[in-house]
Amino acid sequence: MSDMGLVVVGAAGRMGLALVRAVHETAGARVVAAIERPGSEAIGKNIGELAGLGPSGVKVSDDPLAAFAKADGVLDFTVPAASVEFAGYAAQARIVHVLGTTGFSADDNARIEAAARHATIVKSGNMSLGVNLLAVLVEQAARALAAGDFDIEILEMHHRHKVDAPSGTALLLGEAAAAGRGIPLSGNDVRVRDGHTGPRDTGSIGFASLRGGSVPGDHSVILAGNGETITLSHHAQDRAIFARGAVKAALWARGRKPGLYSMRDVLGL
Ligand SMILES: NC(=O)C1=CN([C@@H]2O[C@H](COP(=O)(O)OP(=O)(O)OC[C@H]3O[C@@H](n4cnc5c(N)ncnc54)[C@H](OP(=O)(O)O)[C@@H]3O)[C@@H](O)[C@H]2O)C=CC1
Ligand SMILES: O=C(O)C1=N[C@H](C(=O)O)C[C@H](O)C1
Repeated sequence: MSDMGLVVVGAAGRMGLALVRAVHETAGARVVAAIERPGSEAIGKNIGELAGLGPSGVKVSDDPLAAFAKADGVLDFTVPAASVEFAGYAAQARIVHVLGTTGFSADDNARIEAAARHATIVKSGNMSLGVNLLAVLVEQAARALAAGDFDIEILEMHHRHKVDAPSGTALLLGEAAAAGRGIPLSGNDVRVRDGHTGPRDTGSIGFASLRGGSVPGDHSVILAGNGETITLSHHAQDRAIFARGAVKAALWARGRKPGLYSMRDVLGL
């Protein structure tokens, strides 16, 4: 089979450049286009040089439709509005869309689900092996420890540039905890505490978000009981872990029927 031709959208961003480097180190995949938004100062620049790999044959463009028409898949870590649009383009082109962007609204998610009728979409708030394994462990722990005995709190810290909270990963871990408890996360989540909050609601799942410095992503799920606390944690040291996961997802999705898949599907967890 020929190499999988991938478009990197948001190519000059923090994850975009990590994705270009991850594709470069992966056999069976190559970057065929690099897209940034119209007006970006990256337009026209060589993506290999921007990524520190030396000159490649691909210059950054602002024309996603032309790029998708010649590609087998898209790697997308951008912003919600752009990702929803890209999901529609991927559906038109009937290609793979690996979607790592976070911070979607319910309406955005409905539009992505609609696009997945024609595109093969792998969507996850975290593409690393470690976090997806952590989610399995969190689900098991939440199932084993009764809501009346152990309270679940999720703490995340990210770099100062991050714009959404709680992080996509924190929400993914919250969904895993809720699944373990056999409840929906929606309606049982507590995202903010301020002032006279009253005592904690039994069975609720709390979130706390910290922002600062250059932290690529730290997550802890704390199960707090009477007299003992269990903490399950993941610390990302390098964005390369997310980028490698995304490229793995693209190769896994190639040739699969359209639908909305998760990293747990990709990793067989
Ligand atoms: N699922 C996962 O494993 C991970 C997910 N993420 C998520 O990925 C997203 C991006 O993170 P990060 O790389 O740090 O952010 P950056 O801001 O560094 O990168 C986003 C890039 O997308 C570009 N962009 C915005 N709109 C468009 C558009 N319409 N067309 C093309 N490009 C566009 C931005 O350009 P400009 O700056 O000019 O607006 C920027 O270059 C976030 O939602 C983050 O939470 C991050 C890491 C891992
Ligand atoms: O914005 C980031 O940087 C990250 N975003 C994802 C999230 O929202 O969980 C994944 C990772 O933690 C880095």
